[in-house]
Amino acid sequence: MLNTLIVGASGYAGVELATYLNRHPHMNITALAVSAQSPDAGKLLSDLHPQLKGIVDLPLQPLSEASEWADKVDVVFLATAHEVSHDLAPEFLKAGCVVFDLSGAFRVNDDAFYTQYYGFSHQHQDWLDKAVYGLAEWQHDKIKDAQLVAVPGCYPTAAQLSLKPLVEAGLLNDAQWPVINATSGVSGAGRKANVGTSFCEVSLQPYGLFNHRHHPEIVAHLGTPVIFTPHLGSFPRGILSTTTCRLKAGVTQQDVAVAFHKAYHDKPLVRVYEKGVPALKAVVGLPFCDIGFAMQGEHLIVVAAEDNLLKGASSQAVQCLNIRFGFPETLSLI
Ligand SMILES: NC(=O)C1=CN([C@@H]2O[C@H](COP(=O)(O)OP(=O)(O)OC[C@H]3O[C@@H](n4cnc5c(N)ncnc54)[C@H](OP(=O)(O)O)[C@@H]3O)[C@@H](O)[C@H]2O)C=CC1
Ligand SMILES: CC(=O)N[C@@H](CCC(=O)OP(=O)(O)O)C(=O)O
Repeated sequence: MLNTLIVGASGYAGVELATYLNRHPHMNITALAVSAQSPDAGKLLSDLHPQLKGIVDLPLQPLSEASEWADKVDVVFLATAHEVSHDLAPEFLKAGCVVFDLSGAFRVNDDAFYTQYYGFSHQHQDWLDKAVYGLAEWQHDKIKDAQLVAVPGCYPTAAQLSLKPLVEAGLLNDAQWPVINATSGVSGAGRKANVGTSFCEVSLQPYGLFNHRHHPEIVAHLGTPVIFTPHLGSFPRGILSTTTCRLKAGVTQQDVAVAFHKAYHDKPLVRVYEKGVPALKAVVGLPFCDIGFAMQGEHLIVVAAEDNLLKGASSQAVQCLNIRFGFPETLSLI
């Protein structure tokens, strides 16, 4: 058994981690942690998330120092904000733990990226150098040897799963940048209440036009420029990503189908539709990313649907755990 600590366990991503890890045959949840000053310290996870009553009734423990737990666990999941993960990850890594970080703190190896998009100057270049990006279907061999896995953001997961097969197959006409429009449910903003995500204020709208931090994350790992516009939708969970791109002259529907088949035929958590495109109802609450596409002449539309908290966060983290430790990739997930 691997002893594991979930930091940020009371949050939306954290509770999903606890749910999946609780039923993982090789994982023992040693503790659930929240901040030292958390108003929820001492409560049971199931007090905050009653769907877990009788399933995960562990207490939420205040975390002052990583050293409180670092020598008691083998694996740490950080379901915490970027600046928190930035500070905590190196402490657990120093103690030899394997760390899966769900924040953006170690996803892109470029200090200017953090200064510009995250508001802090990265202090751990050594770990930025060693971090492995956890896009599970595309990073399998690197994840197997990682001590620090930087789990991708929810939008970048859907965007890259949509476009990487086409980039790898050389099918895109780079005279037209792919345009990604994605809409996320409100849980993408986290459990902390704020006016912008309160019930009466939420309305379908774009945000982060030309300046969202996921844009450079997508470009850095996709290796090609894109235009990315996120949207906030009036629903709790899910991301629907619609990407429009231009194909090279002569590319056929079969070429596109072959590219997606080659990429995902042996990847059980990405489901490529032979016809039609996905809707959120097919994936919310499930660890899949569903992909469909339509073509007209040299123009292609790729639609991807995922649960932002699952394939966009916690189930992808567990997928990376399974790969890292040689377990079946879907263990505890389906
Ligand atoms: N929501 C989503 O769709 C996705 C989120 N992510 C990323 O995953 C991470 C978690 O997101 P999400 O679950 O939405 O966030 P939430 O705000 O819902 O949860 C954050 C958690 O971190 C805890 N926390 C806050 N400060 C500290 C601290 N100093 N030490 C330890 N724990 C702390 C909070 O508890 P408390 O404040 O009581 O201490 C809470 O448990 C973030 O980095 C987010 O960007 C990634 C992909 C998708
Ligand atoms: C609706 C909403 O607010 N979504 C979040 C993305 C959540 C996510 O993917 O988190 P990280 O990349 O931070 O890990 C946002 O746009 O910032």
